[in-house]
Amino acid sequence: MVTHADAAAPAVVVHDLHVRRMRTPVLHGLSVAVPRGRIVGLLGPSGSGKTTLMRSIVGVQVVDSGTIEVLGHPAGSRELRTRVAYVTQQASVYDDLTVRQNIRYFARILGAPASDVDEAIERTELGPYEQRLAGSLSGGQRGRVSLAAALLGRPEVLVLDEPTVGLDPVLRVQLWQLFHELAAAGATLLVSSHVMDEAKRCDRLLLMRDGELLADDTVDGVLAFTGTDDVEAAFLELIARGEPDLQPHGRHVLPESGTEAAP
Ligand SMILES: Nc1ncnc2c1ncn2[C@@H]1O[C@H](COP(=O)(O)OP(=O)(O)OP(=O)(O)O)[C@@H](O)[C@H]1O
Repeated sequence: MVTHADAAAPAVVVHDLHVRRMRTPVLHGLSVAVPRGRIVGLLGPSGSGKTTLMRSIVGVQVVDSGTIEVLGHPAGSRELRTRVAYVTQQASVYDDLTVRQNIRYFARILGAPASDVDEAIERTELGPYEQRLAGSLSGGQRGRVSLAAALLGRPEVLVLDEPTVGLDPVLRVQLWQLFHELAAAGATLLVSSHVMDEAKRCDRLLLMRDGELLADDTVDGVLAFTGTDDVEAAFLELIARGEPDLQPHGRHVLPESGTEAAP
């Protein structure tokens, strides 16, 4: 049995999670394990529950039942404050501060070293805008300021909700390169998108629909299982097959070695 101290233990383990939003059930007994040091793509149509799952993992969502452990601690615990970063779809920046002032402010709150500020600005390609007021930036640029703030203190788990929305193709590729660098350095990234095309950039995929997982596998595994050659077709195939053809709990799951899916 793996222990929490084991580097091979999953970064996130969600077990039988039930969440309602405004009394409507959104997640219905969802279980999943997110392996460490990987980029896991959370894909599904709008309203499928991706943000709700991410909010649960970072500990800001009221849940009805189930357990969520992150780096061996209950989601939202004090121990995780600087170890887990969350970037929401709405950029969390101060419009009346410059880009650099925003990042410096968040660095002070986190107790991150000043060198992290330069590095975060550089890694998110914000150098040309660092003296601009955040309020004067485009949506995509503001989103990158949020991402830069999330990199401060080198969190072990990054939960990124649609981080590439509104970015041109060049920046999108650069951001994915950054995600891969972070993962290569040991960080775990859970990245949501409803652009199926981004799936191929992920080490693993979680395909969600109506609050349930349709698949939890590598990209190649999902394609092989469905006999398709792109993730959008695979997604449609999984829906078409319906629950009886899928593996236990109506989903296709291929655990990675050392990253057993939660029971
Ligand atoms: N603040 C809220 N209050 C009530 N219901 C909500 C709230 N936010 C989301 N929901 C509902 O919860 C369900 C799941 O929404 P969620 O935002 O988790 O989906 P999503 O997959 O992230 O969608 P998107 O890709 O559009 O961001 C939807 O039915 C949505 O209407």
